[in-house]
Amino acid sequence: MGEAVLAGALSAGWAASDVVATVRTEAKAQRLRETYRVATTSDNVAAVRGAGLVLVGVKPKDVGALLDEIASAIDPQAVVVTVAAGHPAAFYEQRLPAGVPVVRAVPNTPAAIGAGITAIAPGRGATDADLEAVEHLFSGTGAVVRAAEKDLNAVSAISGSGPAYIFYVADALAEAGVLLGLTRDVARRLAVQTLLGASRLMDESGEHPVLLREKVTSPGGTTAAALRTLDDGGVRASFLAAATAARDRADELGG
Ligand SMILES: NC(=O)C1=CN([C@@H]2O[C@H](COP(=O)(O)OP(=O)(O)OC[C@H]3O[C@@H](n4cnc5c(N)ncnc54)[C@H](O)[C@@H]3O)[C@@H](O)[C@H]2O)C=CC1
Ligand SMILES: O=C(O)[C@@H]1CCC=N1
Repeated sequence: MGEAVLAGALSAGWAASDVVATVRTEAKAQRLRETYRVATTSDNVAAVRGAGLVLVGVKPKDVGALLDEIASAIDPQAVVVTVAAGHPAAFYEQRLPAGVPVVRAVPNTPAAIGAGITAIAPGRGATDADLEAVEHLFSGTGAVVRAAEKDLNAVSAISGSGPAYIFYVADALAEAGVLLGLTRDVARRLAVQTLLGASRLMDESGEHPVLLREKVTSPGGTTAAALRTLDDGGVRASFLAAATAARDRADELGG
């Protein structure tokens, strides 16, 4: 996720010479240097010293130790942005020098191609100017929306994890094509292009998904038969349960 944000920030006009990426392996360092022309280091403390904006992109379980490592080197004027799921802004504020503004962000992986959506929410000390700086950081990764911090775990359950649900559907649809005798290659292309076309149609027409679904569903026809089977299988209820499970897991990871 950190790399996707890096790629987006550079495409939004951030100078590569202003960025230091921290890594744990030399292989990764070399790849980032060659791909993005940014400086790299395995020294987190050196990387944050003097930085105006610090992006935390480690797993939730690693955030506490990372903050303990870098807290004393953080410039009091710096903005700390975190994409880690779960932990509330207060978790960071307790571990960072007093007054350091924290902004939480929930991006998603289509950020890597500039087609993401990121929700951002301020911690206690973050100002509007801090939020604008973070909006600029994510602007090259796609859309940016502001949200209340209390809603971020729900956002994560919908758009943060959402690409995985869509890839799951794509895989299931392609597998269904194979079941019906199509080659794997053709089935995959049909599934992927159908998801892409349907997404673009929703976006470009601005029509509600229910209306668009009705336009596909001829009375007494094939789609109605398929949709009844999905309803019988509890697919809609499963989406509701899945999003609730993701939100609950984010709450749990946040402690
Ligand atoms: N993958 C996704 O779609 C999304 C992920 N997130 C959040 O982004 C964060 C990262 O997730 P992923 O990118 O999926 O995980 P990842 O495991 O691919 O990335 C974490 C990176 O942090 C590095 N790392 C770990 N400890 C480090 C340390 N002490 N210093 C420097 N680097 C260190 C690891 O080497 C790894 O490259 C998580 O907190 C997750 O909750 C948020 C929204 C979406
Ligand atoms: O699976 C996860 O924990 C992360 C957070 C949202 C998407 N991926």
